Amino acid sequence: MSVQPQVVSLEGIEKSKQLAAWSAVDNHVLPEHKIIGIGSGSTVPYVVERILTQGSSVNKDRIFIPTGFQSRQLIISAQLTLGDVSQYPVLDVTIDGADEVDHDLNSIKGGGACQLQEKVLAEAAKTWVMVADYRKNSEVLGTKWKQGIPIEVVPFAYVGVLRRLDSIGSPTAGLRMAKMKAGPVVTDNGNFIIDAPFPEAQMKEPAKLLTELKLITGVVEVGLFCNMAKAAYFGNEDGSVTVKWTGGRVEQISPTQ
Ligand SMILES: O=C(CO)[C@H](O)[C@H](O)COP(=O)(O)O
Repeated sequence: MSVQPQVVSLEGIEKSKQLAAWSAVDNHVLPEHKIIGIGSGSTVPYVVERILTQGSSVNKDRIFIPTGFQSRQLIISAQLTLGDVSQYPVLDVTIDGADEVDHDLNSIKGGGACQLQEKVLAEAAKTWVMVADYRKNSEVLGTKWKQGIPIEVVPFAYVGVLRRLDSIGSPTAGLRMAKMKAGPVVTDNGNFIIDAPFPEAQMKEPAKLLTELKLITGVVEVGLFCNMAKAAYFGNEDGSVTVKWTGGRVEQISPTQ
């Protein structure tokens, strides 16, 4: 049995997320694509929604790889075929959300604490595309997403990592605490998350900062994604979509297109 897409009329931010997701699917998830990565967050359900409209005849031959528990559930509830990246290490395309994207398509990710599996699927994909609403479209990382770079750390090492972060420019870095549970957020991989804000000067060179952070013992993965994306799609309030392409080209897709 196939799941029929339930397309409802949306407004505001949700509409912007849907516009971005639908445009990205229309441009990058082609009938010949068989192994597809599905990212995490609140924008990604619209990616699956649009993929379902491509029909069961094309989707029945596809394998969908999740970036964590949430997207795994999304794939299962859409009755699409679930796969594993260790079984399918090369993906045709992965579409994922983002917390902020700069002018060079570098991004902050990990607002949902999924950045480790997200980065594995981004690297594994021949094409990696981000989808977001207009609030995530930025010039310099950290301008709009102010809570810091999400850093996944081994629990045993978190105090040492915080001390090191302090010494390299992030004295206010802190352990992310759970909302409905006493204690820290625990990732899908059993680790903790530290959110580490850095001054603008360091955020202007995200690849350099990423290298520095990855060298800290106890860090598993850093929510800075540099030089990975082919494009980023942003849904706008007026119904248009802004597409930033690798290399600097910016395209506007008008509401009527
Ligand atoms: O990186 C992520 C999770 O770790 C998400 O992709 C990111 O937080 C964007 O989420 P949303 O689409 O809800 O704004």
